[in-house]
Amino acid sequence: MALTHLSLSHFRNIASAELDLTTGVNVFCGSNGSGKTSLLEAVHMLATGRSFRSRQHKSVIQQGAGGLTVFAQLDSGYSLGVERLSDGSGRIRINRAPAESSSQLASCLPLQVINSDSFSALDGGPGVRRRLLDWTVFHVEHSFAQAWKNYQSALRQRNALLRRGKITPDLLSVWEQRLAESGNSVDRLRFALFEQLRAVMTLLLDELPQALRQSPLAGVEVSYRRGWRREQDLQAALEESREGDLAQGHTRIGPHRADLRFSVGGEGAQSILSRGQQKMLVCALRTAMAVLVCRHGDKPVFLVDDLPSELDANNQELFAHWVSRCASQVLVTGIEAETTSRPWLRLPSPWNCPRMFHVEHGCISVEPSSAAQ
Ligand SMILES: Nc1ncnc2c1ncn2[C@@H]1O[C@H](COP(=O)(O)OP(=O)(O)OP(=O)(O)O)[C@@H](O)[C@H]1O
Repeated sequence: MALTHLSLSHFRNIASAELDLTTGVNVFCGSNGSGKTSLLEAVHMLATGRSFRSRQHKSVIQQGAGGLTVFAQLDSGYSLGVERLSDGSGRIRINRAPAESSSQLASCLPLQVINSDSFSALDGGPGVRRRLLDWTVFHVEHSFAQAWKNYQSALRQRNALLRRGKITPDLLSVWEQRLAESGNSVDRLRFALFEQLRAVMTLLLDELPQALRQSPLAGVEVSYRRGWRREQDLQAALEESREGDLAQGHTRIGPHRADLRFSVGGEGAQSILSRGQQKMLVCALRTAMAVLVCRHGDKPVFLVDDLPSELDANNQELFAHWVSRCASQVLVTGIEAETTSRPWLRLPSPWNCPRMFHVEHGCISVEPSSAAQ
């Protein structure tokens, strides 16, 4: 799926923009503070209903404006629209009809983001990595969304009982049975996907340039922790943890505590790898996620904020090569047009003819030389 047309209004410093995008690479260049990241943030809002920089919609609305809108036409025939008003209200529309939830947006527009926050996949909490794994399972296994919903509902019920205190074991065990049933489904789907993810990451890391193949990056191990002891049945584990859960007032084990771990020789990868090596690991993870989604038919769109930062020319080219195999479209930002477009130029068509946009004080214009492509 690719965006063919994008309209923004009152999105941070972008008062208004109407952009025709190309399948393949769209490069947005401009000086610091010109509005490049804001443009990617707007596309992210279109795919998720929220910003990747702020939980507060208000801070994203242009100062002095009453609300923002983002609208896109996709090559799949879908149109998506998000409106956020400064009073906190908002609307999401798919094909101009109101959407029930933001997860409907995600189904229409699978999106991968690589930006400075992406490092949190290595140094952030388990929730960050869990969400990455779940994004992939959600797009690949359509039964996952319901299994996860059932699990969360049973979890809420058990937690409410735990907080109430005086409850009979019989009552708890009813919810534990439901929790275990849905939790086992969530875990099964996640684990099957994880195994595929690890296999694709291994293939990608085998393509690293010689210098990196001799680095700790080549020895990264990825493991999955399901959220309770491996050899134990989930229902038995819940029963066993009852006493402590009652004391704490919440369920301390289960798939809501799952994690992915990236390690080198038993140490966390973030404490061994250089910053550039970490970025390549994150790029391999994001690419592997996209490859799995792509195998099921939907090629994701990649948003890449400042690709050249932290990566040398070889690694930028390798990443561009990875992306060209699993993405429908890339929106990439950088300060300089030449360095930002260079990694794509040796790829086959359409990747080798990026559409170039110039961003200045919130105004986005297509460079005359690429307008006709
Ligand atoms: N709500 C808002 N209303 C108006 N302007 C805003 C708002 N929020 C942020 N800005 C401004 O919008 C500008 C665009 O920021 P953005 O992060 O998109 O720039 P950028 O081109 O990605 O810069 P850099 O190269 O430094 O990362 C900044 O000058 C910022 O101060």
